[in-house]
Amino acid sequence: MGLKIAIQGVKASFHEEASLKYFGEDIETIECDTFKKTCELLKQKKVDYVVMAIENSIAGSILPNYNLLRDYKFNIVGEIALSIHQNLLALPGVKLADIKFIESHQMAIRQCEEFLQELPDVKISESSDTAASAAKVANQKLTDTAAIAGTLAAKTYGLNILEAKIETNKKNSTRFLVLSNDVEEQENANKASLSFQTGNSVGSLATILQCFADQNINLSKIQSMPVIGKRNEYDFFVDVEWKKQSDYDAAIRKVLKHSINFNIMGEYVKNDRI
Ligand SMILES: O=C(O)C(=O)C[C@]1(C(=O)O)C=C[C@@H](O)C=C1
Repeated sequence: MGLKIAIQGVKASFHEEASLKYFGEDIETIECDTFKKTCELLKQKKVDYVVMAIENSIAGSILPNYNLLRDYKFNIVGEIALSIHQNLLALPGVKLADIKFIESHQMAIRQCEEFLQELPDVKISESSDTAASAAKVANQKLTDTAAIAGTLAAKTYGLNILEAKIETNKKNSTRFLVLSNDVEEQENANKASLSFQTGNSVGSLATILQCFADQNINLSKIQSMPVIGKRNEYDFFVDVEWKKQSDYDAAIRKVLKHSINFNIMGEYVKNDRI
């Protein structure tokens, strides 16, 4: 058996799909029911990596995961972009009219809001992940419940696809991070995830962003999270991409002068092809 990868969710979840896409078939996925548990396993060195969803193109950032990145201080060694198609899954023979309950992961539910609005009488509930919902429908033989999940979950748990591709936008994708205890030097790294704080004064964030622009560094994402207990203060998480390493090095030197608690969370190879 190859590398051990901790995922939030069970087999046939999108986290497993993302892990297989990045590491290949020879991995052992360790199922966890929370993201925090995946981090604990990595901290205790019981797994080699965590694969963690961070943002979906419809539902947006998974904000609590930014707090986990801040608290555990793992190294981001890679990223995975996965195309996500959601389906309404039910036991063979069950029809849409039989469905009184639908359950899935909260991010999956948010990705299918337009479809679900057409079913006002159905009770929607959140579960730990898409594949776990599919497994529950199958194992408990629920004839009044459907799960929102991927086609791998349908196949794995023997469910029928009642409605395919029910996500609000067909170009739906989720970005996952690969986390490690160790820094993995990557010669051809062309992307980094950084975090910092700024003073709460005129132009403090703009000054930092200008350092990136001046060095021809592309900012592909910015996310702010409140600093707990400090009103009006924020941690900024940014992803930056570069063509010339020397441009990136120069930008970092400048940003260091203007920021507080600056941290390089990881430098890795951009991998955003879905
Ligand atoms: O429920 C799953 O299958 C997961 O892997 C979780 C998750 C998420 O955390 O966003 C992963 C990708 C999809 O965006 C929906 C759900």
